[in-house]
Amino acid sequence: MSAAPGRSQASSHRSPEGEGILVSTPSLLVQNLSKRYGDTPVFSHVSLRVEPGEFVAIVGESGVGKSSLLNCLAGLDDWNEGTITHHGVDLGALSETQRAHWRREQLGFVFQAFHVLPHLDVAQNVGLPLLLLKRPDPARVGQMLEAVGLGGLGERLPAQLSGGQLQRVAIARALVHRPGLLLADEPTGNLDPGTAQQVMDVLQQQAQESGAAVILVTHSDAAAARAHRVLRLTASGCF
Ligand SMILES: Nc1ncnc2c1ncn2[C@@H]1O[C@H](COP(=O)(O)OP(=O)(O)OP(=O)(O)O)[C@@H](O)[C@H]1O
Repeated sequence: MSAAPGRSQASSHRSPEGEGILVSTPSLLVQNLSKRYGDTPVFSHVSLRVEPGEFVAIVGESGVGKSSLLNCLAGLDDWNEGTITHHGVDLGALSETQRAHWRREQLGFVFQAFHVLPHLDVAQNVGLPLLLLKRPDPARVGQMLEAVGLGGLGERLPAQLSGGQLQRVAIARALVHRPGLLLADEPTGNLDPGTAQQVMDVLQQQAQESGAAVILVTHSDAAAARAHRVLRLTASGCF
């Protein structure tokens, strides 16, 4: 069992071999990852290195396993072979409790279907990750609401918001605790093209400001075009 996951580590460190040489620590390192559902292979031999602050888009045909891969990267689902390392923490070596702790500290996740809690108001939704970490911070929540263009709407219930506004709530919630890694699964899939563009502007800008590495799964060429790199997932890997 590896050490319990901690707070975000520095993105680079001194090489033990060569004084003065800076060696980058990837935000995420995926090596030779394979997943099956029962006997049915989903993806095989996926390797991927994402640097801190990097924005990577993953595209691929429907059913090729993009959401399954993202769920593995989040430690929400198990894989059959290979390793996933986040800032040196081997996700496969963590217990369920340790993974849950790692997710709370280090991960933001934005889903296509928003997944905001209907009975909590907007500010409570955004503040939830901080509450779960026992670090409530109304000022930070207010700052995130302003940053995503929802200043003044903190007391509204989700039912009183548009789809684009709901996704901005989800983005604020995903980044409020300054995670090292933001995973986004088709975040604009339910939005019209204009709203999708605004939501991607907010996602990209806020992730950049917080220094989070972003992995975006999308069918949208416009969304993928914003990424530093676009990787295509196929049954035999990520290219
Ligand atoms: N829990 C599960 N049990 C069994 N098979 C599953 C499960 N979840 C997904 N699958 C199957 O695994 C394959 C990959 O699904 P996944 O949702 O990861 O693909 P995707 O590339 O994200 O698809 P899309 O682009 O349509 O969202 C599909 O054939 C799907 O039916």
